[in-house]
Amino acid sequence: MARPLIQMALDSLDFDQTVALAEQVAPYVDIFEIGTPCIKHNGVGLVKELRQRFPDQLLLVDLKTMDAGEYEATPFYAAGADICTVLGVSGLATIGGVIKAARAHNAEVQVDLINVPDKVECARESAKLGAQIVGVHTGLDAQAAGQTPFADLQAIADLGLNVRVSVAGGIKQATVQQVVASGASIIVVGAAIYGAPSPAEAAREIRQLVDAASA
Ligand SMILES: O=C(CO)[C@H](O)[C@H](O)COP(=O)(O)O
Repeated sequence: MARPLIQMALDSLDFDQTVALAEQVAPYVDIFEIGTPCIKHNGVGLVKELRQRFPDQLLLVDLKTMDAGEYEATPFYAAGADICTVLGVSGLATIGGVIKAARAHNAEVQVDLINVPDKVECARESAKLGAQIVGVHTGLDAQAAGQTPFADLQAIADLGLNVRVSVAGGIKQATVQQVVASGASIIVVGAAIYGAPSPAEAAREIRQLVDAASA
């Protein structure tokens, strides 16, 4: 099995804390996600800073774009994003706009299936349009209401589409091997790392678990 990538969600609002957290966990993660509240608060300056400090990690900017896809995503790709996210609920015109911006910068697009009623159809259409990643995602508010991404992950992974499948939504040490077995190729972890007493230790454990599950 190909080694899944670990994506660390940087969900603080504070610029310096975000950079410091990234420094702590960098040895264990493949992708830094600048979370939606964080990018709204800090803007393209943070993309430039992380790009310059972490040439070895991929940089995902979680824009969750809903409209004006090409126009909104272009400055973030220009600042160094490898991947920007666009909402599946935005519709094909907006998704297509972000794909156009990504192509102009030799970069990639993730379509976030959060709150999409027909996730299978959206994943199929996104793959057809040229998105490289679809994200199965139970958001923080839905997690608080008791929801998980596991059943949706299995359904999307089982389609065998020509896209990478990312999973997010409260993934932690106890569930990381389950999502690898379900076919996730990108595993997003936020609170289980940044909320741990030692974020570096938590990230190291997750790296170890993912590597063991995919060996
Ligand atoms: O995109 C997000 C919220 O919309 C989070 O960054 C994502 O859910 C990962 O964080 P956690 O592991 O805490 O769920």
